[in-house]
Amino acid sequence: MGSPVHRVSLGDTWSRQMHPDMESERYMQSFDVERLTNILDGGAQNTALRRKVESIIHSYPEFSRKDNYFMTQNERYKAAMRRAFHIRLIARRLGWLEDGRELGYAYRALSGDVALNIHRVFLKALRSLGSEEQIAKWDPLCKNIQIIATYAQTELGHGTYLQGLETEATYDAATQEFVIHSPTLTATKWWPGDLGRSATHALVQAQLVCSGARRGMHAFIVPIRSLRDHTPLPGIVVGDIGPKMDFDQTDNGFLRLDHVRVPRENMLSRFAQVLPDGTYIKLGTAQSNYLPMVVVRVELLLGEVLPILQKACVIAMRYSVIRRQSQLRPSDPEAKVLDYQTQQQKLFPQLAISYAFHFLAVNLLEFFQHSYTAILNRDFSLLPELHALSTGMKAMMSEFCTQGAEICRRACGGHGYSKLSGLPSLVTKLSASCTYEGENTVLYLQVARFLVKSYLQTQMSPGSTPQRSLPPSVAYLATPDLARCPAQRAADFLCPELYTTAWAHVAARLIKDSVHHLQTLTQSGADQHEAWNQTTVIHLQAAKAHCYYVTVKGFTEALEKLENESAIQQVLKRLCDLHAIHGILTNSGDFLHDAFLSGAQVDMARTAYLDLLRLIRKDAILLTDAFDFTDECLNSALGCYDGNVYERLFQWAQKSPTNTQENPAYEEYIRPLLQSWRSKL
Ligand SMILES: CCCCCCC/C=C/C(=O)SCCNC(=O)CCNC(=O)[C@H](O)C(C)(C)COP(=O)(O)OP(=O)(O)OC[C@H]1O[C@@H](n2cnc3c(N)ncnc32)[C@H](O)[C@@H]1OP(=O)(O)O
Ligand SMILES: Cc1cc2nc3c(=O)[nH]c(=O)nc-3n(C[C@H](O)[C@H](O)[C@H](O)COP(=O)(O)OP(=O)(O)OC[C@H]3O[C@@H](n4cnc5c(N)ncnc54)[C@H](O)[C@@H]3O)c2cc1C
Repeated sequence: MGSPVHRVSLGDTWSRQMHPDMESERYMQSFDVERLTNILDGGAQNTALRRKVESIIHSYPEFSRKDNYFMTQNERYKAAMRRAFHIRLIARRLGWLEDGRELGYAYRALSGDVALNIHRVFLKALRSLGSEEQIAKWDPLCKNIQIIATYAQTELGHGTYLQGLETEATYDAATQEFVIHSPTLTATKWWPGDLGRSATHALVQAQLVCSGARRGMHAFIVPIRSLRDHTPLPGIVVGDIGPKMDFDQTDNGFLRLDHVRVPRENMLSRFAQVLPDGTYIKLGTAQSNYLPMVVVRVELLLGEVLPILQKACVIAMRYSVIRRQSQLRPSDPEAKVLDYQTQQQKLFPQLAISYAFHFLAVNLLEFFQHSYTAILNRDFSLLPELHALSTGMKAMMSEFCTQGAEICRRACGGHGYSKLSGLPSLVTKLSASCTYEGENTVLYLQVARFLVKSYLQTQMSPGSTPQRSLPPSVAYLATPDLARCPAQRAADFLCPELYTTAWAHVAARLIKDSVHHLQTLTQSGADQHEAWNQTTVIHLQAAKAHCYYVTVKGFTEALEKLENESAIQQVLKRLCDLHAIHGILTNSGDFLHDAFLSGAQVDMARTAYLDLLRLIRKDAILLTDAFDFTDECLNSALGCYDGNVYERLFQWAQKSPTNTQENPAYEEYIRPLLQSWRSKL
């Protein structure tokens, strides 16, 4: 079988030869891999366009990431800026639009290793919070990189609690300006990307003070560095926050503002305005200025978070069919480690999640696109559900992807600990996503708040208040529930309706339980806030179960739409089954708690699960191939398409500066140490 040329890359001579252990994995194909790639891409045309963009990107040495693992923070920043610079040159030359597919594919190919990512967040914030005139003014400046902008919200003292932000923007009617000021050390903006060394402008989220009243968080565009020589402007203290766990390519920064004046027009005014005389006009809700976070949370799932887990799966799966260790039977040759059931148990749930989350994120994006225009036009009716879904999915996906990538890393044994495997940096990047754009516990609690309200709505007696129908994602709270799971044998657990109902049951029970705990505490005299805090662990559990239910449901619905693709439908259904059952087994206590499942039924579920591992095994490599990451994009010595793991690992290690530079410790330490013993030898 010929190997698709676009996948064999990196220009190594031995890369033209497929490792036989890899070749055998692709020999028998139970489904059309190319077709599955097309489905993931949203059509064959998109696949073709993506590959064209990738081949352009990979043809320029400026975009190469092959030395990344040997670079210092400074070098990574510079290399990321070089990529950001060249990507814009190419986009201009080839007519790629800022919001077009081509640029999206180019960023995918570069795996986020590019500067000015927060400049793009700024653009999204501008489009969400700016008036049409403000967008018309700042959008082109941004798109043409006449300015470099950042999104400066988080402070040294506050990130989560936005009402607690201390930066002030006080309106001065005499000059029609806002005075932007950091009154305390803890008001210093801290973390914004592209701020430390690059940005010329910042979207500063600050407490608006006008006509003597505090009006909550509003967004202001503040020039911070000279457009002439890039020096900080008067009243600005700005710099880099120092070494981090990863993200060396990004200059996360700090910013202090000392009574910096900006014109009245620099307050983004889609949802609130300050008139020249200082009159405040509210056009939205108290949370309207939080909209950029909703936008970014939704968009980063498909763009940043999920591809990282998918890459980790590709790398670990490919390595696991090359790595041979021990024998399954004494007379056998050494076995591929992927043939061990325990290895499958590590990797296949991560593969299943990679697909489950793909369909979930696509659904969420569609819902977002459907609601966003209405929200911009100040129709907020869909916002509560969108907020709950986007916070829930962001928290769940970043959490599971981080855990999953770490499992993939460890599944590669010692070589998974080498940066050259690509896995450590995938893990550390994902780890950041559990914190940025909202810390995950805090986001789950936002979901819980929505669930409590939705549950209470189902409890209203008919006629007491006009009954509103529940938003679709929580409609299950109002549907009749089975008290017992009807499964009688293992195969029954392969029925999407059975496991979706099981997840709905558990989520609904936990939500009901969390509300009852809350009510019990308030009825026994605790005030509402105390009662909330004393039940948040229970709410968190309920929110997580709800999110799991949403994934399972989304995956089963995606499968239904594949009725004309029977082979693909069959192979994906196994992953869907595995995802649902894996969740049941790892949370079996929740299913056993009210005897919805019996112990015997959990055993049946486990039998079905173990059977699925065996069935998925033969398609495992093909299912990871379908993600269609190029070798350049994976940047992994373990995960290349050809399977030549050992040659590549050996060759890459030779490039380490530690092997090419003089030993810096020899003269000063090693030689004296050795020589001090010489007389005694
Ligand atoms: C290549 C790699 C790229 C990497 C890019 C990384 C870029 C990173 C950028 C950043 O990190 S920017 C900073 C992001 N910061 C955050 O996400 C902060 C998180 N905090 C919040 O979102 C909020 O403060 C909070 C946690 C939601 C709490 O806010 P608040 O205390 O004001 O609200 P509550 O009292 O909890 O809720 C009141 C009410 O408002 C509703 N609500 C809250 N947020 C929103 C929202 N965004 N949209 C709509 N509605 C919202 C909430 O549900 C409550 O509703 P009710 O229950 O009262 O109906
Ligand atoms: C890589 C990276 C990039 C970033 N980029 C940007 C950027 O470009 N712009 C920007 O403005 N910010 C940025 N941030 C900041 C980021 O958005 C915040 O760090 C994040 O929102 C979390 O806020 P925090 O740091 O205040 O955490 P905290 O809220 O202090 O969290 C600490 C702990 O307290 C808990 N906690 C907090 N509040 C509650 C509560 N109400 N109930 C229960 N538990 C609670 C949390 O669960 C957590 O365990 C970035 C951060 C990182 C790591």
